[in-house]
Amino acid sequence: MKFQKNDVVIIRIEDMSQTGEGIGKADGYTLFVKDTVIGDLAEVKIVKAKKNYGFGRLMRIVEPSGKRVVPVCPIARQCGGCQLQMLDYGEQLRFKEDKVRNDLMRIGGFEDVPMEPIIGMEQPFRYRNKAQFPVGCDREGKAVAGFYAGRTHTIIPCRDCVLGAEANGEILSGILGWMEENHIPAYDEMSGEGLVRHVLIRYGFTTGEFMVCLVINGAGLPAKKALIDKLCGIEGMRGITFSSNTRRTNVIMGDKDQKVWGDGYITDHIGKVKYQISPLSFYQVNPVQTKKLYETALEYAGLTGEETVWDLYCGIGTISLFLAQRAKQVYGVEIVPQAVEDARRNAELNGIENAEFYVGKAEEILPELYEKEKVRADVIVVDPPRKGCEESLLETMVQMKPERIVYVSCDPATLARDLKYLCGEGYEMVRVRGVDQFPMTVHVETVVLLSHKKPDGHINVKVEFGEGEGKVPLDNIAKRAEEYKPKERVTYKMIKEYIEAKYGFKVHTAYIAEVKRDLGLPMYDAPNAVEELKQPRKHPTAEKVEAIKDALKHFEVI
Ligand SMILES: C[S@@+](CC[C@H](N)C(=O)[O-])C[C@H]1O[C@@H](n2cnc3c(N)ncnc32)[C@H](O)[C@@H]1O
Repeated sequence: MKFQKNDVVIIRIEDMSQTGEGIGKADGYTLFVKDTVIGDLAEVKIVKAKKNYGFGRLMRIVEPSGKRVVPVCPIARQCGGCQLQMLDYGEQLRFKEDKVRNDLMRIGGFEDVPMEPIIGMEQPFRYRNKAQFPVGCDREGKAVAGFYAGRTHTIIPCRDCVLGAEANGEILSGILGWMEENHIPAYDEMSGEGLVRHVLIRYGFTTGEFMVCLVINGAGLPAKKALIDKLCGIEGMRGITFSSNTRRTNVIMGDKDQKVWGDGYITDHIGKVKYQISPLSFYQVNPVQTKKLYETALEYAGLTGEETVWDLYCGIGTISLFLAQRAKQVYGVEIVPQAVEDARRNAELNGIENAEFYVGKAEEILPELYEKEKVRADVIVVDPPRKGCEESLLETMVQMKPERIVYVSCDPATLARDLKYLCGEGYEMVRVRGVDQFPMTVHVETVVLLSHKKPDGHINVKVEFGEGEGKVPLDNIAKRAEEYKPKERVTYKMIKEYIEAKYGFKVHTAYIAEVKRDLGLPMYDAPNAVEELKQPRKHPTAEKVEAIKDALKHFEVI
């Protein structure tokens, strides 16, 4: 190894990693350096030296890149939230477009990516309608709220993030004042003691409404009246709730929220549609860009008013209701019951009668409905969380053969993985467009249109069957047909049915996936890598493992 920890080198940054670190070389040795951008000449101290590459800390910019700008936020470097604030916004958009294209080529195996220009923002600050501030204590024991320093749980006090609403500062000051005056302790992650863990603020851009939810390490909230007095006078304040979370975990919110004052929701509009949003429901964080994202999805869906559309992972029904304006019937599926309640209420609020919602896992609901009721779709829209779609869901989507699939994704890597599967099963990638939902960060939203492949055309061939010259013998045809018969695709459903019939018990999809992975079989997803798992997933018993292996042998997978 040429370099060691604490060595100081001067390097030119030549590239950027997907997570936003600058990449440069010192005498052929690759270094990743946070807070640098392509073109910088930087003095760097090596903080971690591996055999073939290392990580450096930026000590000084020797010569700034033409792509570098001065960050608007004074704590941009310490805070882990904005990885790209020192990169010119036009360059940020180029970085994101490249990220999508690279993942589709590298992970998805696509040679040509039909990319359309990314949709950026005119004003890329103050765009967030949701803020989550961790609460803790400073060295003097005083309660502070702010952001975690990059990759740590150390709170950097900050009441005004330049990505969020300006009034967030006033709300936080009110809450910290209420804590001090009423001797309410902040939560301490190390000891697991103290009460206030997080403050969640939601803002409706089109209505000016605010809602606050305190996440607490306890069952009840003390000094409620004093809290209401502090906050209810703030312009636009519509409601205060609290959510109890006594688990020692990184999951922020508890399972439900309880009303302290006002409404349990705020209202916002996207285009012509009005939405009521409660604290625990998913709602896109950038409403200006969300409108553009949904318009792109709507355009890609190519609706004429005659289509049956499924919107999987529908949240509070935002995309569903947008699509319902141009479809015959829309069905939404969402795992969070409260979000589905919001979706149903939102449909009613807008007088939309052609949208219906199901609560549950998309990968369970759709296969079940397809199997039992033979539900159909002209268009399927999916907008999954970062981990993408489960294989069992993609399988059902392929079986349903919709004309078009619109895939909305917040993670280009899992998007590429899922598209690889769908395009291997009769779909073709027709349009791809990035939408910058998260300026100043490395994240990007992507919309993709897949179309069901049709034969390019047909030719007429005259054939005479039978014996004799120029005729095709019939038994030859049967033989050839047998040879060319495509091998049946072995689905999770087939494996489950085989096991239930032979062994009399059911096996979970995740168990089959686990056994497949253990056997080194090709896996394009990891059903047990669920980000939001509240409890560790159990493993299959030895008996179930054997049954799954038996089924895989039966279907000649192994
Ligand atoms: C990226 S959000 C999209 C929400 C909505 N389409 C929107 O634009 O607001 C993903 C949603 O999927 C839900 N979800 C997560 N896992 C799910 C699953 N297995 N089945 C159904 N919904 C799920 C989450 O609760 C969340 O509402």
